[in-house]
Amino acid sequence: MIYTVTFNPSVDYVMKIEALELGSLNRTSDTAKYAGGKGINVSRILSALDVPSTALGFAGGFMGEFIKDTLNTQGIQSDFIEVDGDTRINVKLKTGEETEINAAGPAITDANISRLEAQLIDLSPEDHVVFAGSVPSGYDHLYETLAKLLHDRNIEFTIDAEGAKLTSTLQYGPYLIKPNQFELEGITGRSLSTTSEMVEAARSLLDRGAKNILLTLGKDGALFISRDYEYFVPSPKGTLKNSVGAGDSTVAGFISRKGSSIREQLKYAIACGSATAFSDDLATREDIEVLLDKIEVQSIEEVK
Ligand SMILES: Nc1ncnc2c1ncn2[C@@H]1O[C@H](COP(=O)(O)OP(=O)(O)OP(=O)(O)O)[C@@H](O)[C@H]1O
Ligand SMILES: O=P(O)(O)OC[C@@]1(O)O[C@H](CO)[C@@H](O)[C@@H]1O
Repeated sequence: MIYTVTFNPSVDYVMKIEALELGSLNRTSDTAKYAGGKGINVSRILSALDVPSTALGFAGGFMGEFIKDTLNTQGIQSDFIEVDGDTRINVKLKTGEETEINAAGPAITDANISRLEAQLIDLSPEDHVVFAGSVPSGYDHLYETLAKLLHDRNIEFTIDAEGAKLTSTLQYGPYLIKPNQFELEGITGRSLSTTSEMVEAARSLLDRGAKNILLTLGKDGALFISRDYEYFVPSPKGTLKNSVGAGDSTVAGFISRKGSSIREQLKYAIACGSATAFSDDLATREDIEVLLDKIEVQSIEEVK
């Protein structure tokens, strides 16, 4: 079973406004609300691909209930730990360009964390855990602690997080990490403009312990780096409607075909990411299937 862990879920409130004027009263032309947060998005795309998963994490208040109910309605299993505060609302403004306002989210406690640890301790080496997104204030070390817990039990995990939250887990050999270019620049402290600079920077994370690196490059596609393979996958062309969750969809696509060839995993990764980019919400199975045949995995250098 795949488990996704969203430490800080959100209700994503999408507001379309034709011409936003700061300092004035603005009225929306359309609104929508979604159960959000990076791990939850991964679970939603896995579900679209008929791959079961269980969404874990912390949820509280009426927003937490909304998330649990929505996932339940969509047939996605969840087992969230109840926290005292209200799960956050993240505002996604669509005004021609996209502006995101992400709230801090409710506090969590040591007791909440012990309950999550107890859930993870029960997993077995056949399971896979995806940790994704921000962590409530004061608990940045959670990524490292939980990565060690899984590593000690031979359970593979994927990390989609920024900065030290990501780098602190490298020593425990994450199966997959998915930085974007900006995040990789932050981690390596280098500005990366050419493919070879990006490949070299990604390889330095292999040396630190990551097993597979998917460096996503938005409309330009993604680079994949492992000990055995290096690939470039261009994104298919289409009209960008929504970049929220595109990265999460890429992670879901890759994990959904774990056990197949890397080329197959990459086709699904990019098809899912781009299908979400071309949709108002996360992609549906049909959106993804339309793109699958259009994805061409190109070798940078095939080591084996
Ligand atoms: N404009 C676009 N056209 C086609 N595909 C896109 C576009 N933007 C994103 N994608 C797809 O989504 C994938 C992930 O995008 P990106 O690199 O922006 O991830 P990210 O920075 O993690 O995104 P986010 O945080 O917004 O979810 C890309 O590899 C690509 O497949
Ligand atoms: O604040 P975080 O945890 O970094 O990101 C949260 C978030 O922006 O990520 C998802 C898209 O990737 C959204 O569903 C959600 O609102």
